[in-house]
Amino acid sequence: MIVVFDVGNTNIVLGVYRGKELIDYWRIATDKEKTSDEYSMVIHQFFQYNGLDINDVEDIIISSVVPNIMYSLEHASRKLFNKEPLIVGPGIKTGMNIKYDNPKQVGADRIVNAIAAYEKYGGPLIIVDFGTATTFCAISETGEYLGGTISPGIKISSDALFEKAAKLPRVELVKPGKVICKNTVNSMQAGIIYGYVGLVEYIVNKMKKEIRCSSCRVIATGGLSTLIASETESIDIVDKFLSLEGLNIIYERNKEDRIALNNKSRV
Ligand SMILES: Nc1ncnc2c1ncn2[C@@H]1O[C@H](COP(=O)(O)OP(=O)(O)O)[C@@H](O)[C@H]1O
Ligand SMILES: CC(C)(COP(=O)(O)O)[C@@H](O)C(=O)NCCC(=O)O
Ligand SMILES: [K+]
Repeated sequence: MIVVFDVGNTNIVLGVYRGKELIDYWRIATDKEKTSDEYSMVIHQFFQYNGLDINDVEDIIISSVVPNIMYSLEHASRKLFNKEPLIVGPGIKTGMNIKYDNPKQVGADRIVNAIAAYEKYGGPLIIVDFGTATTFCAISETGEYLGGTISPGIKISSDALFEKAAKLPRVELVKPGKVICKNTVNSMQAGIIYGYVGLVEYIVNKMKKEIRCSSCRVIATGGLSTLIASETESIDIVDKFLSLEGLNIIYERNKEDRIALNNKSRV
């Protein structure tokens, strides 16, 4: 069994793989205040609750865009599984050529998504991740990571309206069905959701022109992907498990090195 962790700014998604099969997954709030003991306890509970044995875990891989949570999480993982986790970052084999000015700057989550999407759907393609931020990434026909865009996420945009405008409430992210709205809540919902649909369509079209591929596939992922995908033809596929699959693929690509390293340290 392999345990994969996708650490985002809002949630940590934790998956358990046996070979290529995702056996179980859980979502925990990303909490910088949590100690390694608290993380250990939560993870241990998930295992117990689902009848999984901690001792069956062969290895752990983590991708994170939240550096200051890593101390607690790595420590938790060492204590719980008695193993040093593999961290997605410089020095590990991803098999993807990163065409960013500074490849180390790209969020690990974007690379992990790109690897899974390219493996599953082939290139060229565009990935839209509706997380805390919304990222768009373009992948070439030969599987190069070409770059993309970062926009404020849907939830944080909506929260900013509530926090910065005295008369605006916090609203639930549901579609009001029209844009000529007769009350504050619906007006905000329409502005956020339909405004966001416009953002997605514009960036997808512009990206397709830049990669000169009008028919390339657009894959959406992340917590809020279905909300937008159901409202636009710019998104072809919603794939919720892209990041977990990407982590499992990266693990496979580094497995032999890991086993060799572990054997060496045992001698
Ligand atoms: N299963 C879900 N259903 C609806 N909303 C979700 C779900 N999971 C996450 N969200 C919401 O989507 C947003 C982004 O979450 P997520 O994709 O987990 O972000 P990140 O990867 O940045 O941690 C958050 O506002 C979260 O509350
Ligand atoms: C853009 C992000 C904040 C998205 O994170 P998320 O919404 O998944 O929490 C993350 O990928 C990140 O911190 N990236 C580093 C900058 C870059 O990708 O260029
Ligand atoms: K993410």
